[in-house]
Amino acid sequence: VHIRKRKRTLLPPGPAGHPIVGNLFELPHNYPWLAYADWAKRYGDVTSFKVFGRAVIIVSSAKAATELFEKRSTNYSDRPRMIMSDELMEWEWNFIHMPYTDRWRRHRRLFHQYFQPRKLTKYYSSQHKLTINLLDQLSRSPQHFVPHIRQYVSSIVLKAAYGYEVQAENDFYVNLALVAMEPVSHAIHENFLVEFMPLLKYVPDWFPGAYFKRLAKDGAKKARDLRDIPFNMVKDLMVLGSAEQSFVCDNLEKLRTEGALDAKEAEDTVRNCAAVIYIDTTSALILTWVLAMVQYPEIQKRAQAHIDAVTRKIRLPEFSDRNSLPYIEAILLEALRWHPIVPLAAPHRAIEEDEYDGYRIPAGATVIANTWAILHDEEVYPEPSIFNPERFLHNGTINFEVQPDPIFSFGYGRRICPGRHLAMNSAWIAVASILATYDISKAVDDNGSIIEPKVEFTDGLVSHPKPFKVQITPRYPEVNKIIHFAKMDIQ
Ligand code: HEM
Repeated sequence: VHIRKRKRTLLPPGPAGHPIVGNLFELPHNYPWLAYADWAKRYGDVTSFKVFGRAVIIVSSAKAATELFEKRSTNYSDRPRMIMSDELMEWEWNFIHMPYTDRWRRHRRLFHQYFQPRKLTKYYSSQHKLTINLLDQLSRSPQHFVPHIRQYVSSIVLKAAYGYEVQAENDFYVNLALVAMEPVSHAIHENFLVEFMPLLKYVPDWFPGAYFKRLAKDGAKKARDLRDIPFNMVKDLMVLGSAEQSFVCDNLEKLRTEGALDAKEAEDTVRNCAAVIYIDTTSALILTWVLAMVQYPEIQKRAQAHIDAVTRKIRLPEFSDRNSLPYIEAILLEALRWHPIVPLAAPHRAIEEDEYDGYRIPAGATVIANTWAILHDEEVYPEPSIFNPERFLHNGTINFEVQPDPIFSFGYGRRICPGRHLAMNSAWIAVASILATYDISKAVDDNGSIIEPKVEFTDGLVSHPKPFKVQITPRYPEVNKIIHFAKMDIQ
């Protein structure tokens, strides 16, 4: 009883710290999910550290994540207030960052109305059209597969959010999102000292060491541009009567006809949600899949055989084929697990003090799930570093009884990614169509030697494969004809 009582007053175990600064010097600056996974091996699946008295809890097992984020979701759906991203970079308009309030609920509800599974069929035709464009670009300049895939994903979300059709590579609106995401991703991922010593935010910009303030100022401007410029474009087009149907246009139209108690607030909610749709994580998933295909050619061949059995090599795959292709589903699930592209999920916050496994989780503690560690737990997913879609297939159908759904790649509890269905649809049609038409293989250099692509990923909130080279070649002579006819069909 005595030991239990003592344990209950203790934080979960973690590295020993120092007086006042706590674990400031132990904090990992690179690939923190790997360092935290090591801590989990040493201290247990729920670990903690403290910096200047603030507790951070790291959750590294599916069991603890389910218990805290899902079963006790009322207590763990809040977000910590982050000085860099929310205050100095002014990202508080983005509901990913919002605390667990009615304002967050209003945003999430509006978003959900448009992006829940049964509403997604309305995006099928533009996803299909943009996939054909992607295949066409891959035939012209396969070496530029990274910008082509990025453009594909951005085009889908820009069309859905603003009705905007991306014109060419290096599109102004696509770049708005790319440049805005860079500093905020850096801000959330880095352990900036100002997060633990909030008074530092009052340091003037020119002060030595106040680099974070200059970074924040620049980030705030980019975030405002991302939020306002495309939204104002749609409003201008609506005045001219030439706006295309989209999330923004539909909702502003609805506001105009139905009104709202607080029209300004309602319009801001539409504007804010639209800018969130913009976020480009799906391209990281598709690129992770490309890297897996080049590493595992036999899996690629098997996937192609499954597709050919359905399309008979005379047409491209369609969304209606999806249920007949569990192998492709398993490949995408395995890509989500093999390298979760948000390896440390966005931080949650404990609203009230709680207890887990006899340890204390203080009110206000930041609680971060180490998704990478959870999806690489070898007890749950044997040989976790091997890309093996078969782990989710039993008797030819998807089955999570032996190895669970890697859904944690999309986050936890009430804050789980509400864009996941759109993301999976966009990834599915692209992946199935590329498999139907192209072989992805190792590139060769000028001397004819094979270039071995390395399985390496970037550090950051969103982690994608480091630049790698591949060869993308048509699988059979009629491929160009199939793409050509598909293009004619949609014109
Ligand atoms: C493969 C692609 C994607 C992955 C892996 C992904 C992953 C995530 C993760 C890990 C979170 C944090 C969840 C948490 O706090 O526990 C999140 C939140 C979110 N995602 Fe995604 N996401 C993807 C695509 C998208 C897309 C395409 C959209 C928009 C259309 C989107 C919109 C959001 C929003 C709005 C949130 C904030 C939810 C909230 O705080 O309530 N995501 N996502």
